[in-house]
Amino acid sequence: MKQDIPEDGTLLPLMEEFYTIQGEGFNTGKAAYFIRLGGCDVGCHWCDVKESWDADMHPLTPADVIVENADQFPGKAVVITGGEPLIYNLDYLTNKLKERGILTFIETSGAYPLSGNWDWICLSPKKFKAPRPDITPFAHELKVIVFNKSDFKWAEEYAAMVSPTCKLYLQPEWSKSKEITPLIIDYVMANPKWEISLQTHKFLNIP
Ligand SMILES: C[S@@+](CC[C@H](N)C(=O)[O-])C[C@H]1O[C@@H](n2cnc3c(N)ncnc32)[C@H](O)[C@@H]1O
Ligand SMILES: Nc1nc2[nH]cc(C(=O)O)c2c(=O)[nH]1
Ligand code: SF4
Ligand SMILES: [Mg+2]
Repeated sequence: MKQDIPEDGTLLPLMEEFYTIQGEGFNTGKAAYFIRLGGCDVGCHWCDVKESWDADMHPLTPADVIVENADQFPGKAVVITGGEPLIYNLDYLTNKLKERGILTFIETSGAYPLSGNWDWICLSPKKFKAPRPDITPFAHELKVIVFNKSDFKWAEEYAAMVSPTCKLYLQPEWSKSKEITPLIIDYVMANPKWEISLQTHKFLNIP
């Protein structure tokens, strides 16, 4: 049966929550509490959390409980990810986190309307369901996953749409990284506005 999810963001389908180290992008190396919300229809064939896609598989959880859980840890930063977290209205959750002085970071494909109060927005655009153009000026970080050579062109299209201060990352798709990482290395050396991002948590064997 389909869960009735209230539109005010007070109940959210929570797949998992864990305290770890941000493995990717600009905030790599920083302790953070990860909140993984279920539900995504973007359909990346290489997605590394396909178990997140069906929102009905994940229990509706009060946002207040999630905030309380996040506040138990010394690293006062959360990464809200998924699934696609922007399917939900994240105003309530992020305002409650910020009331407690917790920094709010999001990992999003940008395919749904931007909601929430964010300290850091990582936009990772997908060809399978492109971002809404209105999110691009708000991205602090653009992180493009490179699965094949055509993704460099896709990355440049988005680099032209984000703000001039937005950090630019190319991240190898995990299953192809042996083949793709050398191409990213060459690309970054030739186009140094880009940096390479690796999924360091997978090398560290941490969540
Ligand atoms: C699982 S997604 C969830 C958040 C959101 N749906 C998104 O795609 O940005 C979290 C991050 O992992 C990246 N990612 C997912 N699968 C990957 C893979 N196989 N290799 C490298 N990065 C991957 C995504 O691009 C995104 O930046
Ligand atoms: N350590 C760690 N860092 C991450 N950065 C983005 C992740 C995600 O799945 O959104 C992720 C994740 O799953 N684990
Ligand atoms: S948008 Fe994110 S969660 Fe959804 S399929 Fe793609 S990588 Fe996975
Ligand atoms: Mg991940």
